[in-house]
Amino acid sequence: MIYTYLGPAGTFTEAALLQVPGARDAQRVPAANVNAALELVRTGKADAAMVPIENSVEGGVSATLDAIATGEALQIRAEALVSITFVLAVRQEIDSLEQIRSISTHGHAWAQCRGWAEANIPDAEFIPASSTAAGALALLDSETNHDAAICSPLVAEERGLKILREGIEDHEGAVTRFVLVSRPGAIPAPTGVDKSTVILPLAEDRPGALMEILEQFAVRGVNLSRIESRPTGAGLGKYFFSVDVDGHLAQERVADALAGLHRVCPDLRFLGSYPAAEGLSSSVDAHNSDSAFSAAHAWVTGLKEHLEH
Ligand SMILES: O=C(O)C(=O)Cc1ccccc1
Repeated sequence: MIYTYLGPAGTFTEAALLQVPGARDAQRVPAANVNAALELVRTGKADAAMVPIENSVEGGVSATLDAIATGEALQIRAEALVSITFVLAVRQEIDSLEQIRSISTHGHAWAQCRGWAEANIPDAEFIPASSTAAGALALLDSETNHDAAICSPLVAEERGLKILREGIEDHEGAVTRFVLVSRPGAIPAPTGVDKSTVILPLAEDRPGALMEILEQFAVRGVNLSRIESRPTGAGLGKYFFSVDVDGHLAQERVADALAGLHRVCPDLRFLGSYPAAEGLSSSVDAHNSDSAFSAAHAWVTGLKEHLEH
């Protein structure tokens, strides 16, 4: 198995990948960005890619949401959660916040530390990096001219970087969610605590179109844990929805909701069912249980036996 991930080594994405059983001893290929990682999978150079998809402070990771919603089909096989805390790493010669003129990190890390930066280094210029680890490792390079980087405590420690401040995130307890993506293949069997992801392009721009989608879930008691609208790129007002539902394709209420969605949104894309990283509320009303769906289907089939031919 060859894994790829948003690199270089030391990113939060690598920490997520290391949670996958067997990944620690497998070949791990760092990619420069999310698209590059997914391209390695699409072209068969890697079997699976770990990429960030959502965080509890900033919301969806647009680059990932868009890249898996379009182009050659991909499948989500697993998810992983990583608790995020940030440190401020600096060049050796920097001893105080006042000396920092420029600071580099990944856009999502910057968004999660913006309040701290505005209060403590208001005049420092932000230089976007392809990942937190890339911004941090550049501090070791004499050609680089930023003074500081925001990164994980782990990469700073492992690479012997000078740490000026710890815990500089604006929201304590932030969590980022990552997904492991492969080429389409077998769908992991249900574990009892699963999620499914589906991409829903709105077929037409008309009143009630979103309601029609949502009611497919609501009437079958299927809970949504994330819903995001993203522009298709085809013009203002053209959107698709990226949705995570609690449940697995193998559950009747989820399969039935997907069938309903296919009628109102024929171009939908099913991105997979996979084990949830942490427990979901599993209470399901009796009328939405698998047995209620089976009994209902059996009843209609029985009625149809009396149809005149
Ligand atoms: O840059 C990284 O280390 C990443 O893995 C992306 C990221 C950045 C900020 C918060 C969570 C994930």
